[in-house]
Amino acid sequence: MKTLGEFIVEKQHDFPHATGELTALISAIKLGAKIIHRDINKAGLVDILGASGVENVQGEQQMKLDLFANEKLKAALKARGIVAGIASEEEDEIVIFEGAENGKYVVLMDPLDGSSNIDVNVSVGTIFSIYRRVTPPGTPVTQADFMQPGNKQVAAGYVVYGSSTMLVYTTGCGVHAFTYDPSLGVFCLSQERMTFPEKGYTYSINEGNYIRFPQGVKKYIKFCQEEDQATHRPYTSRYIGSLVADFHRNLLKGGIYLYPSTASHPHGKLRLLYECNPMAFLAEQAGGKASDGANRILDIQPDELHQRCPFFVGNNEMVDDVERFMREYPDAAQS
Ligand SMILES: O=P(O)(O)OC[C@H]1O[C@](O)(COP(=O)(O)O)[C@@H](O)[C@@H]1O
Ligand SMILES: [Mg+2]
Ligand SMILES: [Mg+2]
Repeated sequence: MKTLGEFIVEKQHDFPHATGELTALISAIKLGAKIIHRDINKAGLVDILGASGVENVQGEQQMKLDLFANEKLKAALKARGIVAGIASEEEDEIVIFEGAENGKYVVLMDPLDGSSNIDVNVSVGTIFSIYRRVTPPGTPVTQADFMQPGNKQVAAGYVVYGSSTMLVYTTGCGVHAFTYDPSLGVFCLSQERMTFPEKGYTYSINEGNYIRFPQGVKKYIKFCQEEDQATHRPYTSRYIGSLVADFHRNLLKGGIYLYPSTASHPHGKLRLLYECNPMAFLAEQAGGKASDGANRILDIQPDELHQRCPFFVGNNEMVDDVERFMREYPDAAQS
């Protein structure tokens, strides 16, 4: 079995920057993932379940594991000295790493994705997105280093803590998956150059929000549910409630994940910078597509650190279908 470290060195041409830097970046994520994996597997025994009693900047209840994962990943990334600062779902503002002003990279992360599943032992994840800073090394990073469009990412990936713990990443040269072997303490290559299957027949959406979906999304859901053997419809509905887990299944088996605007989230629930952009980078590298219903996610110029956007990601053809329905059935102008 080839370890993650061996793979990165072997593929050193894959990273437009120094291989040692990518190795250090991904190794920091790997270290954080190992710690989170260890404690998730003892969740019933160590005090990391339940709500922390604190809300994040978006008014969402922070789970203890959200905060635990955030601290562990922050420490791992800071220790290497090549990350000058981070942005996180669990941090109101950017975090400048004192003493790492010479770091060339910034990392944006959702330390624990799928928070509603933490206490019920269902798969959760970690999502990360890596950029080269735009301000000169030797100075503290600024907000500008983080407000880059997704098409400027140099690497992105996720860890899914499921029946096994897997790290999946891209540097723009394909999507590669590594499975954690706790007995050896290493991540070993399990799939190289992953791609979506040619066709997808699964749709992932919280249909409980149906009543307030945009008209085009309602029409697409009905399209998925129609009987048509030639196109393998009705499709299968699968929704885990963890973006990372739903995305990972769709990447392996084909499908689309949808989080449109809803009554409680008029701009969508997912955050552009540390959920949509990294997953969109992976999706495109795996031959898929990611859109806000009309625009390519990776081309959206961010204007707020925690901004949300509608998110449709998966097989090209399925995202094309949603975009077609959104064009054909535009919502009545908001009164
Ligand atoms: O419970 P809902 O509204 O369907 O939302 C589920 C979605 O929200 C998320 O949990 C948002 O991520 P966080 O858990 O990191 O806030 C996604 O992982 C998941 O797909
Ligand atoms: Mg999330
Ligand atoms: Mg989260």
